[in-house]
Amino acid sequence: MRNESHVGGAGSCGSGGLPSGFTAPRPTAVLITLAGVNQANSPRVDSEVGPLRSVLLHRPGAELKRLTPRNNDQLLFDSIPWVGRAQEEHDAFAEVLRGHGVEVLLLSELLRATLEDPRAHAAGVHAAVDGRRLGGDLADSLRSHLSGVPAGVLAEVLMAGMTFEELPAAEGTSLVRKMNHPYDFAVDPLPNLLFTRDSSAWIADRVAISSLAMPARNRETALLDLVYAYHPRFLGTVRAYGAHSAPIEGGDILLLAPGVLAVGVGERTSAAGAEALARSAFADDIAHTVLAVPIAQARATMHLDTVCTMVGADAVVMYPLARESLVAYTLRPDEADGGKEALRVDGPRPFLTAAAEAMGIDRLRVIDTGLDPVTAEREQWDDGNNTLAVAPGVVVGYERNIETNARLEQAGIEVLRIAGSELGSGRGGPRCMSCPIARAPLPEKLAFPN
Ligand SMILES: NC(=O)NCCC[C@H](N)C(=O)O
Repeated sequence: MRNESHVGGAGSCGSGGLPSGFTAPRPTAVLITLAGVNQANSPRVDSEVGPLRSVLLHRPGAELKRLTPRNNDQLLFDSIPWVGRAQEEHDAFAEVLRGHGVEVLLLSELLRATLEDPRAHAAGVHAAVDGRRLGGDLADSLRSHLSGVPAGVLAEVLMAGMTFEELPAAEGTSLVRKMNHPYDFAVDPLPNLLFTRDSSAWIADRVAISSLAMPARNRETALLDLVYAYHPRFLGTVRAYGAHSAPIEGGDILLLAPGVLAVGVGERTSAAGAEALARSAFADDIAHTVLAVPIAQARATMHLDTVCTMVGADAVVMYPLARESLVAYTLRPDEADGGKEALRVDGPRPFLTAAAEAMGIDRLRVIDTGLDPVTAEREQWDDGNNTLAVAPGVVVGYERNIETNARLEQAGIEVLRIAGSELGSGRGGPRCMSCPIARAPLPEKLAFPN
């Protein structure tokens, strides 16, 4: 059970459907004060669209230069990005956010600062060296080498990996060294760090470190673990999801309203992951309802946020084909059980119905992108549905999705367009590339801007 108590009353979405005794989380009146940190930016996220205050991004770096036509599929990129241009596109993305009053935290900078702490440095070395791949001798010698490098160098190794050729020269012979090609990876690079959405997610005042499904992304969580454990900015951060290991990825988690989560179940997040997240969120009193939403197990729909994102407090943009077909299982704590250990599972029902009921609103509006099927499919692939809200009714989207953006604007949504020709080669849009850390509460009136 959760130890901390929240200040505040019921959530702004009304109390329809709330199990008795549940107090929907509201931003606490008492905020932790840290040197240099604006109180309004204290970590807390209760919705998808509350005014964005602080966000974690990762400016793509040397890890993208590791991609080749031989390894890009395995490393989950659809082509080989032009790294300099990807950085320019990313800088422009960060500038758009800053221009809207958002504090942008860069993962590489947080990681470097984190590794200045000797405990984090030691844990970082441990995370970099895979004894099963390198064998005892090589692993020992790499460990001892990395233990002596400065924080910035270790951070680079953790992000960009290391080839056998780049390993420090060593005495004696190593079969492993001899039998690997010099350009093989002794430490795998993490090009998907770019998609900070997936590796961790804030739910209320807790952070859930994901359990990433794909081997190419597995080690990302170790980096986030270090930052949240040792960076002074995050001292005292409490975890959601704890030590669970069933796959769950942030791109599958939508905070539909305070206390209401939708969790996509498909290629990445498993049913076991959704169930474990629900149990843990109920026990921590950070959610009262979790909607488990089956999505097609395909690359185009790897996460729920590839087909649906929120653009207003009661509005989503959704891939037209998903509109009629998405369903949801509704998970709630089983009150009959007298505690929060047992779950009640209802459904499946149409997603839009189940979501509106859980949110306590009459209906969840879908922006009708009304596209012809071919355009819809093309723009969904190019992350047209993957928007990042900086405030209700104001979203960041890729400029290339001309028709989806036009429809959003016709519906009264402001679209802040960014270029993504290179960033998109990893198959992710503005929401995938951002992990909100602080959002202001939703305005009391859930006005749809139209
Ligand atoms: N939430 C998202 O949809 N994230 C995009 C992740 C793309 C990355 N290349 C991946 O396959 O995991």
